[in-house]
Amino acid sequence: MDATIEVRGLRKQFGQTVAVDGLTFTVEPGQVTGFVGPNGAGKSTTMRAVLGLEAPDAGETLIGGRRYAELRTPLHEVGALLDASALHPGRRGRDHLLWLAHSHGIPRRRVDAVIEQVGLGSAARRRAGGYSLGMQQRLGIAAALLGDPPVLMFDEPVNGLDTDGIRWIRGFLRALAREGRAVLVSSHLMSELEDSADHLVVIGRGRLVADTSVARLLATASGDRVALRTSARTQSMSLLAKEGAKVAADGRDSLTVTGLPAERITALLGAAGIPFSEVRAHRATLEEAYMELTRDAVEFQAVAAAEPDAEPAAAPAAPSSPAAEEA
Ligand SMILES: Nc1ncnc2c1ncn2[C@@H]1O[C@H](COP(=O)(O)OP(=O)(O)OP(=O)(O)O)[C@@H](O)[C@H]1O
Repeated sequence: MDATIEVRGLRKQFGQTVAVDGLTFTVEPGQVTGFVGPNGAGKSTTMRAVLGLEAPDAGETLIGGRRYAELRTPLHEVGALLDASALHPGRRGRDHLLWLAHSHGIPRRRVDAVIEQVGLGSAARRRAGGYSLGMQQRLGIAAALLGDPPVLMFDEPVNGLDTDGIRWIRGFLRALAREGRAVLVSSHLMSELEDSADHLVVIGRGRLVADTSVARLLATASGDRVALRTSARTQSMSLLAKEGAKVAADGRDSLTVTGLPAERITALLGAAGIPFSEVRAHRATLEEAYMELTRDAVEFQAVAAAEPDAEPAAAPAAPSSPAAEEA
């Protein structure tokens, strides 16, 4: 089967709340796709719909071209971690996996293999009630991997984890994608996807805001800005402005130059005998790119207004026109 998730025109309403509003995107194999949006944007509802846990009001969701209900061996076709804390506290981690494996005809040795794979080790023989959040996440990921599925979905897997846990999950997601799997991972914080996502699907209020590769998003956000450090700020500004650049002063000795490549700036300053200590092409962070992307979007403004306590990444607003670029 194709390792893909397709969401096509998905709409889901709960009473007066439109949780997902005509959402369309595809998760491709061999990469980690970050599914980003503020709290309440509709990420979990979309994932639940993919797993057949929510019936769409319109549209459809497909795994490898088929609806979840049509999958003959679901655990072998899609693995998911939606809520890591949904565990029987009295049951040992390994028994939880054994029970799941048994009910799907998966051999016992596979249970021990996934326990090793997620680094749960001896903790797997302890009762889940005593598990830390990180251990719960690892057990949930082990369960998702039991059937060795080509498609994986993780809902906020790093939420509440410490730095080591976050680092481990990032590396783990990348490794799963390298094996050719389609990996969809949601987060309400863009920074959590730094270093792990290859592609991003950004949503706000149940609608698509952007569908873009991380590389393209960063290149766009970085623009052709160059950071320049010089003790001769005024001289540099007038020289570069004369050459057609836009120059903005950031600090006592630092300028941001737009419209001229770094090499040309170096050559011009050198020729004019103007001293400088640094000329560096600006590279935007994912967080900056996200802020820029979501600056004007109505979807984000609406969520921010509705949630005054929303975290910083959720508060800003998104592009004036949803930017669904490239596949
Ligand atoms: N079963 C339900 N009944 C009523 N409203 C619901 C239900 N499930 C979700 N919603 C509402 O739908 C909207 C989208 O929720 P959803 O959980 O999908 O968002 P999310 O992006 O996953 O947010 P979070 O990051 O907080 O998990 C929210 O307004 C939520 O309150």
